[in-house]
Amino acid sequence: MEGVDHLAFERNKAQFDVDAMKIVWAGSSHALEVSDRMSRLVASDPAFRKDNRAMLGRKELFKNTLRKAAYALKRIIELRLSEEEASMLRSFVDEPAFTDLHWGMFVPAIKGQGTEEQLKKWLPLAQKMQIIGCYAQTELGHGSNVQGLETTVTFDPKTDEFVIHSPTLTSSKWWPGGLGKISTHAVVYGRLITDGQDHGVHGFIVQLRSLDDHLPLPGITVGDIGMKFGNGAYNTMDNGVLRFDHVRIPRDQMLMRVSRVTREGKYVQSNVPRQLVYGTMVYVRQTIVSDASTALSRAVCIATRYSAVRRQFGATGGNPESQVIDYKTQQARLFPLLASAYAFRFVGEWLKWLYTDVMTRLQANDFSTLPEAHACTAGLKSLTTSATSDGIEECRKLCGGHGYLCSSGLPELFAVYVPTCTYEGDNIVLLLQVARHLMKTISQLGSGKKPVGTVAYMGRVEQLMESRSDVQKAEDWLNPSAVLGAFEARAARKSVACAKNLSKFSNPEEGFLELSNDLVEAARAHCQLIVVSKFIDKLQQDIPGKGVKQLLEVLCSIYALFHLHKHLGDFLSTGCITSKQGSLANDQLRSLYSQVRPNAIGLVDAFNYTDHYLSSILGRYDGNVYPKLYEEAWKDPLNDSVIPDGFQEYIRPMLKQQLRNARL
Ligand SMILES: CCCCC/C=C\C/C=C\C/C=C\C/C=C\C/C=C\C=C\C(=O)SCCNC(=O)CCNC(=O)[C@H](O)C(C)(C)COP(=O)(O)OP(=O)(O)OC[C@H]1O[C@@H](n2cnc3c(N)ncnc32)[C@H](O)[C@@H]1OP(=O)(O)O
Ligand SMILES: Cc1cc2nc3c(=O)[nH]c(=O)nc-3n(C[C@H](O)[C@H](O)[C@H](O)COP(=O)(O)OP(=O)(O)OC[C@H]3O[C@@H](n4cnc5c(N)ncnc54)[C@H](O)[C@@H]3O)c2cc1C
Repeated sequence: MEGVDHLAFERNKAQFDVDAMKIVWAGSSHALEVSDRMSRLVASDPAFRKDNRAMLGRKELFKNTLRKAAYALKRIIELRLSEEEASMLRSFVDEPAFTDLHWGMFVPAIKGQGTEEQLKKWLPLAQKMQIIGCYAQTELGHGSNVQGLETTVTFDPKTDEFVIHSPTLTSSKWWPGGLGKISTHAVVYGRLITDGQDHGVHGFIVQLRSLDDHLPLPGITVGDIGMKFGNGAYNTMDNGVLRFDHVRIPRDQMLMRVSRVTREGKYVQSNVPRQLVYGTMVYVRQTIVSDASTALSRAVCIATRYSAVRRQFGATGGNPESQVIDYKTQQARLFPLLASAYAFRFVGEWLKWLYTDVMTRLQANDFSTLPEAHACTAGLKSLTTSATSDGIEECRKLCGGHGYLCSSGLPELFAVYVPTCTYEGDNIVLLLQVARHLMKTISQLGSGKKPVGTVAYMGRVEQLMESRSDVQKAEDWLNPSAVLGAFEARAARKSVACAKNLSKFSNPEEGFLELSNDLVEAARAHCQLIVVSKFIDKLQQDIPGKGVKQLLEVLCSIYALFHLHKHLGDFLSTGCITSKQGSLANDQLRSLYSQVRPNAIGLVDAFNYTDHYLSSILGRYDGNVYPKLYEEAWKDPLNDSVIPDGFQEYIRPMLKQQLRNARL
């Protein structure tokens, strides 16, 4: 029935102030107001339609993305939107595009690695989109191993230029988004060579295409790398290949904040650490953590609403069948994902704060917190994107057969999302970076260096090696200190065990390779501790609204106890808790799921997503699923004609032949 809210009876069950929760989710009343206005602006404009993406061929799909990107910029200018509003509008357009890389990596790379002069020259051009840029780091032969990049950038003192060259096939730039067909410029990473000496990888601004006719400049070969996973999905992006044949650029196009080359060809390092060349990745990894909560909450919103609509089995005495959301197994799969979406939101908020703090310190030449920022962004990017990718797929299964339809919105969300486990650093490679940070922290404990930030708990390592959980009954697990104690002890013990095993190797690098699986597990335990502790910290804030804080406490306990249950082997084998305490945690989880149940629809309504943004029939706000699914099926191009193309050509003769054979 059109206009009827089929989920109204569920909405009436909510025991908390959903509008107040919307503010908590958005971050502030101001952020909620802006995101609400921008999402409605996009949803109400037919130019931003996206329900036909899975049906379009690559060329049409791509052209459509270009149209939307140009139209979005036109609207941003016409409506005089602020930077914040413009960025929200682009995110609600919800289609991977070259603009993501322009705004998300090209501009930040210049901002982070350019000198004042370079900022003055390049930023206005980029900000007004008079040039379009991408981030060209990865090559066919090397992505994770950045130091292994092969592109050479050789200084020619005669002409005061750099000569960029791709000496091998494997040195071809491969993957950069926006590069394939659209970017006019790129920040290119290559090995800097002056006077025959290799100074390692540095960034350079390189013009790729003419601003007049968009043709590649001399010496440049550039194109798209081809179709990627899923229909529609990330194929709106022109990930590209790029080769240089002795291309010349002026010396002042080397990004020179970290180091520079003088007119005489002398290589000079500034007082800024070399690692700042990797700074753009730190920035993007931080944004990816917030985006994880957005992607996971979308999937959870769809699965929760549909689980309340869908009924199977259990009809008794003329009553309807049971809503699948009432099955305990459905709750035990769905509610931890709901809790994770909120957990990632808050850890994302904190990470943004950490990043801003590091940037402020860098301005004042304080580089002390850079390793912490690198470890946190790398680890949390890895943890949240892996959990979100798995979570989206779990939500598809939670929706049964209909979840597999493109109109559920889940297949496209999954296909667009899964590469986050790979781009901006493969998730295992990033956890190994965290492990290095942990091992370094432990090795410095003896020297009296006090660990700070997220590794501060290592300062209490002796106590954590001995501690025993004092949980005696299920409700004791609601106590944040009981949860923190167990997570800290587990993380510390796993790291210490790795450090002890590492010390048995005469060659530490060999030991690191041999023990890498254990190191990855230790890093994961550390990152889960960060998520749990930042959720607990969030609950120390003043959170207004009837029942809001109480429900967040429930979600925080679910996040922690679900992971304690999932990794029970860890907690038991490290001796942090007993098996009795483990089973009490499980008892408490069941009770927490029951507390979420009446509030489930309210908790996903608090994400404040429009139907346009969700792009899912199963996740419709009004729950009117079946008529709309039925209606949608008839829109498929296969149903344009009763008899499909190909039937007369292939199947009719085959049928006839088979009939003739049968008669013989
Ligand atoms: C239809 C539905 C739509 C739905 C949409 C939904 C969701 C969309 C979701 C998200 C979108 C969000 C954003 C999108 C934007 C962009 C994404 C698209 C494009 C992606 C782009 C890319 O992938 S760019 C390429 C990224 N590449 C990598 O990440 C490479 C990974 N490798 C590395 O980072 C490094 O090489 C390394 C760290 C693994 C190893 O480096 P190496 O130099 O060999 O290191 P060492 O181990 O020797 O370390 C040296 C010291 O440096 C320290 N260090 C390393 N990295 C950093 C760093 N980044 N910052 C600071 N310090 C660093 C390291 O710790 C060592 O220090 P010590 O010597 O002190 O120990
Ligand atoms: C959709 C998409 C968009 C992208 N956009 C861009 C872009 O805009 N710009 C850009 O420059 N790049 C981009 N990339 C490239 C991306 O950053 C790299 O693919 C990524 O960093 C992974 O590197 P790789 O491909 O070399 O993987 P590999 O390192 O080859 O990984 C292969 C396997 O080896 C394992 N492995 C590798 N090293 C180790 C190790 N030391 N220890 C243990 N295991 C290891 C990995 O875990 C993985 O299982 C994009 C990639 C994708 C998929």
